[in-house]
Amino acid sequence: MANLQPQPLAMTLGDPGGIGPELALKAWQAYQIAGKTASHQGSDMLPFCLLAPARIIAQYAGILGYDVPIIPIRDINETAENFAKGLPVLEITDNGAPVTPGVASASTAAMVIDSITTAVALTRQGVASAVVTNPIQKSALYQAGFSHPGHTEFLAELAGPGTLPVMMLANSKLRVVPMTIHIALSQVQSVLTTDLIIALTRITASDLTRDFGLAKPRIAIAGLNPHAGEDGAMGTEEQTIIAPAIKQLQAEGYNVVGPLPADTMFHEEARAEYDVALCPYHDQALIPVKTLDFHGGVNVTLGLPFVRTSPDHGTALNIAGKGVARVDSLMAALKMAGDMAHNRLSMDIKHD
Ligand SMILES: NC(=O)c1ccc[n+]([C@@H]2O[C@H](COP(=O)([O-])OP(=O)(O)OC[C@H]3O[C@@H](n4cnc5c(N)ncnc54)[C@H](O)[C@@H]3O)[C@@H](O)[C@H]2O)c1
Ligand SMILES: N[C@H](C(=O)O)[C@H](O)COP(=O)(O)O
Repeated sequence: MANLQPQPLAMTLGDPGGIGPELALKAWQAYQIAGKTASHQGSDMLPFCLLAPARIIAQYAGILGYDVPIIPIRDINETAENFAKGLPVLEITDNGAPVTPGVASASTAAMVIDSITTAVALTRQGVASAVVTNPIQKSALYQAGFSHPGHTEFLAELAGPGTLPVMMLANSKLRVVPMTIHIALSQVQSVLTTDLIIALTRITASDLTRDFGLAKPRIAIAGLNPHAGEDGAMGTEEQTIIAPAIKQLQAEGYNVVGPLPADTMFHEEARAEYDVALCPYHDQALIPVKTLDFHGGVNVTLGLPFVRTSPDHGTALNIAGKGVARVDSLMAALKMAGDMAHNRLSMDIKHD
C-alpha cells in the first residue's frame, strides 16, 4: 500500500540576483505564521527544501534583516524534521560567484541549472513530491550557453524523449495554455499545426482530470486572427488548422469549442463557459491571466512525468533585495504543487 503522506517539495534557487531568494525566505516565514510547523500531517501545505548555496540565502537574510535561521541539510529527507527550526537548504554546486541583488549574471548560471536538475532528479526518485521553480533570468542563462528558451522546454528534455510539455497558467479566475510558447510571433503560423493542437489538448484534458479533479474539462480554443478570421476574410488558419483539430477532438469525445475570437473570450461571462482556454501564441494567453490576477497566478507544466509549478512572475530585478516582493504567487505555486502531488498519490493508491 503506498504512503499517503507526500514527500517535501523541492524549491529551486532561480536567478540569485532576482527575487527568488527573498521569496524563499518569505515563504518560510509565511508557513510559520500560518502555524505550519514541524508536523505537516493533516496540513494542506507541504514543507519545502531550497536547493541553493546556503551562503547566498544567508546573504539575503542579512541584507533584508530577516530572522530566518538557515538550516543546511545533507539529504532532502531531513526537511520535515528541520522545517520548524529554520529554512532547510540543500547545498548544490557553488562556484563562489558573487551575487548582487538586482544583477543577473552568466557567472551564476551553473548553480541555477544545477538547482533545477537536482530538483527534478529528487522528484523523479520519489524523495521530493514536486519541483517548485523560482524565476530564472533567461538572458543570463543564454549568455552562459543555456540552449533552452525556458524551464518548460528544459524540463521536457530532462523528462526524456517524446515529452511534449504544456505550459498552463492558472489563477482563481482563468486557466490558459499558450499552444506555442517562447518563439517569435513570426514563427507562430508555421509551428501551430492541427496535430500540435490535438496533442496539446489531449494532454491538457487528461492532466486537468488527473491533477485537478475535473472529470470532463470544458475546453475553449482561440482563433489566431482578428475575429477568428471572420470566415476567412482576415486569415485562414482558423479554417485550415484550428477547426480541423477541434472537429477531430470532438469526434474523440472531448468537450471542445472554438475557434473563438480571442478579444471577446476572456470577459467574466465568457470565462464561465470553459475550464481552460488554449491560445495560439504566448501573449494571447498570458496577458489576460496576468492581468486578471498577477499575484495569485501559478505557472504549471503539464505533460511531464513529475509535478512542476512556479510563480507566474519573473525575476523582478528592479525590486530584488528591497524586501518589497510579494510572495503570494510562490505560495500559490507551493499549494498547487502539494495538491497535485496529493492527487497523484491518491490516484496511485486507488490503482494499487
Ligand atoms: N518562471 C520563470 O522563470 C519566469 C517567468 C516569467 C519571466 N521570467 C523572466 O524574468 C525576467 C524578467 O521578466 P519581466 O520583467 O517580463 O517580468 P517580471 O515578472 O520579472 O516583472 C514585471 C513587473 O512585475 C513586478 N513584479 C514581478 N514579480 C513581483 C512580485 N512577486 N512582487 C511584486 N512585484 C513583482 C516587477 O517588479 C516588474 O515591475 C525575464 O528574463 C523573463 O524571461 C522568468
Ligand atoms: N512564459 C512564462 C511567463 O511569461 O510567465 C515564463 O517565461 C516562464 O517560462 P518557464 O516556466 O518556461 O521558464
